[in-house]
Order: sequence, then structure tokens, then C-alpha cells
Amino acid sequence: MRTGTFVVSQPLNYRGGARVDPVDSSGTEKAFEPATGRVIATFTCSGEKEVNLAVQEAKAAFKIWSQKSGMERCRVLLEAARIIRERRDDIATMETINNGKSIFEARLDIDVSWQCLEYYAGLAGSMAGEHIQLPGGSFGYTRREPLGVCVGIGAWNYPFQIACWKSAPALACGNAMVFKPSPFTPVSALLLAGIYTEAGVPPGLFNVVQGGAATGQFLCQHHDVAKVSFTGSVPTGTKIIEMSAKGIKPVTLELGGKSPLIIFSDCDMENAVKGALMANFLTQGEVCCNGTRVFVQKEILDKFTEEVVKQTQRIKIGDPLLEDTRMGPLINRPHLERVLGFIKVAKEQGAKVLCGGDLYVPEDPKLKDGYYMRPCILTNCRDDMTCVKEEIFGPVMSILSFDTEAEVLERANDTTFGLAAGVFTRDIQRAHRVAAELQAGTCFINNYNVSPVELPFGGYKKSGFGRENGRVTIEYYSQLKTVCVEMGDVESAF
Ligand SMILES: NC(=O)c1ccc[n+]([C@@H]2O[C@H](COP(=O)([O-])OP(=O)(O)OC[C@H]3O[C@@H](n4cnc5c(N)ncnc54)[C@H](O)[C@@H]3O)[C@@H](O)[C@H]2O)c1
Ligand SMILES: NCCCC=O
Repeated sequence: MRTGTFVVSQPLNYRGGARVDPVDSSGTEKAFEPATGRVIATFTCSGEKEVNLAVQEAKAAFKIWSQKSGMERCRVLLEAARIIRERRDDIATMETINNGKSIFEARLDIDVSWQCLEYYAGLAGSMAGEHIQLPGGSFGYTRREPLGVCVGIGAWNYPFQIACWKSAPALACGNAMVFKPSPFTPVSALLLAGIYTEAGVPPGLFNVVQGGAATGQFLCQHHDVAKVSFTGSVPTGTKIIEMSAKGIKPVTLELGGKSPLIIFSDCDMENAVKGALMANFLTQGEVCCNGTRVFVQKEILDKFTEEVVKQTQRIKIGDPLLEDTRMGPLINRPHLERVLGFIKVAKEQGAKVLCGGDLYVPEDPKLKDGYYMRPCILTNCRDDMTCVKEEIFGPVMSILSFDTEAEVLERANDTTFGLAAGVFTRDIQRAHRVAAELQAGTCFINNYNVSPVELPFGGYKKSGFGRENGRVTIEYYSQLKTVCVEMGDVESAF
């Protein structure tokens, strides 16, 4: 497949094991190919009736799936993981076309996705309760039971991976799911739905409804929905939690961030520079956990800055389906303009642009309407500047300098967000001391933005709560039942 050729020809909803057109509407949306600015799909957003049908299908499938043993669920999830691995290139291509990230990166996202299914397949068979001895031969035991129909609502930056991070633990625990992708990236969740069906899940176990805020609200407010797992911005997360409070439904919130990356003067410079690029420029900088506040100890500020600028200028921007491209277009025109707007404000507030921060027009004429910009490095930054305080969600790194460990910790933690943080140092005691002090759900030591599925991921403070990945996520998709067994006679108080 080449850039500029793909159009969606099939329905984009998935219900009861097949692609369907929605029975009602809450508006229409267009999906774009960010590389060219072409419309690749115009689709109907699901209305209340369609959402209800999807939830009812999920409810019916839940009855079958929740009765399966963990090992039976394990086998189906392993088969789905195998199919994803087999179709890695096709899925990655679709992701690149709809999201704009480079094919090189999209393939890595797909790897993390099948690994997630494999991981939870492995846990499905070992989910168990406890047996607790009580006086007189009586006893109790606990059962880890699924919740029912879970809703997943996704953001547009990791469309396929987010669908896997939510559905794999949900299905492993015996739940059913209705998933709503971002209206900007409706395509790849359908591939996952088809794969689950091929792998042998009951029809209706994993459904996809398309749409924006209205469709999302119908899902969150549905009385047969037991849980909502949301990935997106803080303002939308706030609305989700309000709706879940009304229904007393558990929620997982994976929200935004403005994470610090601290580079001490005793770091391995080469790795620290690589780490700073990893922390800022994957997926065009549209990554929730990016370490966009790069604090560099004064002694190495000049050397670090020079090297990081040199490496950033070498990033190959362009057609995201080409093998050597490392930065594609941003998700859409309004977002590109928003990111450029942040750079304009940064300059007005006194920041200095060391490289990039402007539009990029690739030579290939078919890419002229794509949403490209050059990755940007800002220096002369202060903690009170907008570019240092707010999530930009684009390829913009702010460099700040610091003197002491105590000072940088205070500044790093001076944010309402708490998704991630990073530290580069060769001093092992300092590395762990700093990681312990950082107010963030994930702390990277001497690396950044790696995503092993074995490790829990989620936020402190306004970056959300609950976790995805890791063993702990089983607790977010299941509930504990206690069974108390009397072996003697009832000792009545009456
Ligand atoms: N912590 C994480 O794991 C993580 C991962 C990716 C993205 N993000 C965050 O997501 C944001 C970017 O994604 P976005 O622009 O898609 O976020 P967004 O909040 O605009 O949208 C996220 C999803 O919520 C839906 N939605 C919007 N309004 C809704 C409502 N009222 N009720 C129900 N659903 C609604 C959208 O259609 C979309 O599917 C950034 O802030 C980023 O940091 C976080
Ligand atoms: N590698 C996945 C990061 C998710 C945040 O956007």
C-alpha cells in the first residue's frame, strides 16, 4: 500500500461478530490521512439505539465467555495474538495511514499490542481466589469474577495499541467490551475486532462503535455498562468521571501529562541525548507520557544542548510509509496549528527556538497538503512559561537548567500532572532516590518511553488513576466475591 491510495470501503462499526452500519446517528465525521490531508472515510457516528444494540450484543456474549475457564480464554487470546503477529505489517500500515506515525514506529506499536494479548492470556489461566480457614471447620473462599460489559474509549495517538491495552485484560478476566475509538482514527480497531472473531471469541464479545462525544456519553451513561476505561485529555476525563459517579461505575482514567526528564551532569551523555529524543519525538511528540520538560544540570547544559539539537535536525521527516522516515505528519490541521501556536507564545514569552518549530513541506507533491512540522527545541525557558506548564502534544522539547538535586525535584514536581518522569545519572543511589521522590506513575531510569507490557502504566495527580498493563490491571477488570461457608449449626443471636 502506498501513501495517497487507501479509502475505507466497508462499514466501520462492528457488532455481533460482523461489520455493520449503525442503525441510528448522532452526526457524521470524516477521517483523514494526515500524510496527504485526504479524506479516507466519512462515517456515521452511532446514536443511542446503535450503542444500545452493541451493549446488548456484548451482554449476550458475556454470558457465554464468563463461563469459560481461564485456560479456555487463554487459548483464544493466544490465537488472537498470533494473528496480530502474522498481520503485523498490514495493521501497522493501516495505523500509519490513519495516524501519520512512521511505519517503523507503527510496527513497534503492533508488537507491544500482541505482547499485551499474550501477557493477559498467560494471566487468564492463573486467576484464582483464596481459601481461608475459619473456626470449627468452617471456611471462606474468594472468587475473582468479571464485571460484565466494559466500555473502552480511546485517544487517537496509539489507536490499535490502546484498543489492545483495554480489551486484553478485560477479555482475560471474562468481560465483554464495547470500544469507541477516537473519531480521528476509526480504522484499526476494526482489524482487532475481526481478529478476535477469527480467534474464536463469541460473536458480540468485542464490538466497535464509532463517534465522538455524543456516542461516548451514550456508552458511559448506559445502565448495562459495568465499567469505563478511558484514554484521553483531562477535560474529557473530568466528564467521564462525573458520568461514572452518577452510575457508581468504576473507571480507569489514562490522561495527559507534562512530564519532567532530569539529566544530571554525571550521565552517560550519548544515552541521555538519545533518551531526550525518545522522550519527545515518538509519534510526532503526540505521546501522553512524553518528558517535555528537560531539566539539564548546568555543567553540561551547553554540550547536551548542542548534541540534542544536532540529533534532532537529523530526524528524517516525510512520507510515513517510507522505511527511513522517522517523523510523519501530526494528526490534523487544527492540531498542527495549535502546536505551532504554542511555539509562537513561547517565543513571545522569551523562549529561544534552537531548531524547527515551523511548517515542513515535503518535496513529494502528493504530501503538500499533509500536516508536517519540524521538531522543535526551545531554550531560555522558565518554569512559568506556557510551553513548560501545558501539555502541547507535539514535537516540542523545552530545555531548562538546574543546579542541585533538591531544586530540580521541587521544580519537576511542581505540576498538576503526574504521568511519567525520567532521570539520567550514573549514580545508582541518586537514581533510586530521585525516582522515589518524583510524583509520577512511571519513572524511567537511564531510558525513556519504553513500554514493556509487564509493567503497570498510569498516572498520579491529574494524569488519572487506575493502571493499564501489568498484573495489577486484573484488579481493575474484575471484582472479588467472598463466599462464607458454615460447617456447623447457626448460632443465632435471637
Ligand atoms: N495516559 C495515557 O495513557 C494516554 C494515552 C494517550 C493519550 N492520552 C491523552 O489524550 C489526549 C489526546 O487525545 P484526544 O485528543 O483523543 O483526547 P480527547 O479527550 O479529546 O478524546 C478522547 C476520547 O474521548 C472521546 N470523548 C470526547 N468527549 C467525550 C465525552 N463527553 N464523553 C465520552 N467520550 C468523549 C473522544 O471521542 C475520544 O474517543 C492527550 O491529553 C493525551 O495526553 C493519554
Ligand atoms: N507507548 C504508549 C504510550 C501511551 C501514551 O500516549
